[in-house]
Amino acid sequence: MKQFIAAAVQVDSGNDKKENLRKVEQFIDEAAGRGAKLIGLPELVNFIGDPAGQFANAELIPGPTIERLGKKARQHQVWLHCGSIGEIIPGEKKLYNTTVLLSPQGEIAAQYRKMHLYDVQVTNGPSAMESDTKKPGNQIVVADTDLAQIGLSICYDLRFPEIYRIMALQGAEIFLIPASFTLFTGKDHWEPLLRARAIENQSYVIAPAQIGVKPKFPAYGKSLMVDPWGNVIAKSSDKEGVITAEIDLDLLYRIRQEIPCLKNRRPDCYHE
Ligand SMILES: O=C(O)CCC(=O)C(=O)O
Repeated sequence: MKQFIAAAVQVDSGNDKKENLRKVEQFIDEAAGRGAKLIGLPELVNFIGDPAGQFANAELIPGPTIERLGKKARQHQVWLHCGSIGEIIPGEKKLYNTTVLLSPQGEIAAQYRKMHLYDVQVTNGPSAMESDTKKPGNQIVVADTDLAQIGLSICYDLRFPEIYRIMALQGAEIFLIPASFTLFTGKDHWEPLLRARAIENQSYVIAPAQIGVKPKFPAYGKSLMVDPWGNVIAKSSDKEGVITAEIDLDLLYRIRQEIPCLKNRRPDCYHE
């Protein structure tokens, strides 16, 4: 489809999984009611809490959260991108931070495990060691859907332009970037990074975000949708809710034709 409506859901997920899913389902209903054919949810959508809670609430994929969201995808006949959830693998000591794309039939169309884990120490800002509880994924994923080619990534991945360029070269037209981005870094980096990934790859960016105070840091929110020219086409307020905007693949291919930077690359000169 060349033009369609997409939506990003912004929520304040906490340590009550039932309540998190209840809210998210309500926002999926709202987004579908506004005509969205592709709906994105934020990172760690079904649970955010301490490490013991992360393990207790982690799930197999497919598992209860994905099955429940699959019913919503089917009910509304939409592509539903489930943000991310903690994925448990029997016998493994650490979890994956995994995102799942569900088809309008409610089936798993693609899944991606966060590749870059948030291990940072920022002066006067966040200190995080995601690798204490998580293992990194190692697979780049572009999902082929009847709406568009969709490249998957999660939060801190946003700082690594390499994977977005590779996804664009593999055909990605939209990047889905669910996040729980910290307020301290987000206020200066979130929007410029999202716009940069859109401009340099001439792709749409849909970035559904967590809002609210999390165990380790406040989340920045400001869920964003950016077009391939780098214009912000939808932006959340500081509250939970839904934003929508039109995705126009004709615009994308016009921009790629007029400024053919994906074709004008010089990989023969790029050596580290
Ligand atoms: O890159 C950042 O500054 C924030 C990333 C983050 O919060 C995360 O990956 O969980």
